[in-house]
Amino acid sequence: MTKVKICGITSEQDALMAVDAGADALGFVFFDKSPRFIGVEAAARIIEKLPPFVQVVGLFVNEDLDVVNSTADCCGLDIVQLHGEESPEFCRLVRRRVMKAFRVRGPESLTPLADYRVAAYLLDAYSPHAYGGTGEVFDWECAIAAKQQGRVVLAGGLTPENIAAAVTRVQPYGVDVSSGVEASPGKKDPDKVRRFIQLAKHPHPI
Ligand SMILES: O=C(O)c1ccccc1N[C@@H]1O[C@H](COP(=O)(O)O)[C@@H](O)[C@H]1O
Repeated sequence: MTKVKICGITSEQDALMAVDAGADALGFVFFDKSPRFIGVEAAARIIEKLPPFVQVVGLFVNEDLDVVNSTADCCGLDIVQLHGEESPEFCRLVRRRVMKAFRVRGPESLTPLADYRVAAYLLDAYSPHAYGGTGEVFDWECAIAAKQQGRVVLAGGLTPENIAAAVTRVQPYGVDVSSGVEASPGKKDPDKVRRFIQLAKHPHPI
C-alpha cells in the first residue's frame, strides 16, 4: 500500500487530523522562505504530541549541515528531506535517513540520481520560481523511469482529484502532498486530507 506524507504541518490540530486520517508521515518545513515555514520550537511542541508509528520528516533547502543535524536532534526527526542543491556528500553526513528531492524538467533531470545513496528519491516538478510546494505537476513517465534506480516518492501538484490516477500509473513507494490539501497556505483542509489519503491507499474502489 502506498505510503502517504502530508507536508507543511504548522499546527497540532492539523497534525492530529492528518494522523487520524491515516497519514504515514508528517512534514515540517524548516525553510524560512516557505509560506509553510515552522520554527524549531513550534515544531518540537507539535511533534511531542504525536502518537507512535508516525514518521516525522523535516524539510530543508540548502541549509547548513550543523543546523540540519541539530534540528533533527532537537525535534526528534525520523527522516530529513533535502529539497535544494545538496550534494551526495552532504546527504551522507546527515545523521538521519534522507529523502533527496529532485525537481524534474525532463528525463535528463534523472541523471544525478545514481550518485545519491539515500533512502528514497522524492520527485517534484521543476519551477523557476520556488524550490517546491508550487502545486505544479511533472511528466509522470519520468517517475516511472526513476523507479529503476530506487524507491520513488512522487510529489508535485498532487490533489484528491489526481491522486488515484497518479498511484495507479506510477505505483510509487510513497506520495507527498502540500498545497493540494490546503484550505490556505499553511492550513490544511480536513476533507481534502481525508479524501487524498483514502484514494492514495485505495485507488480502485472495491
Ligand atoms: O511546501 C513548501 O512550502 C516547500 C517549500 C520548499 C521546498 C519544498 C516544499 N514542499 C514540498 O514540495 C513538494 C510539492 O508540493 P505540492 O504538493 O506541489 O504543493 C512536496 O514534496 C512538498 O513536501
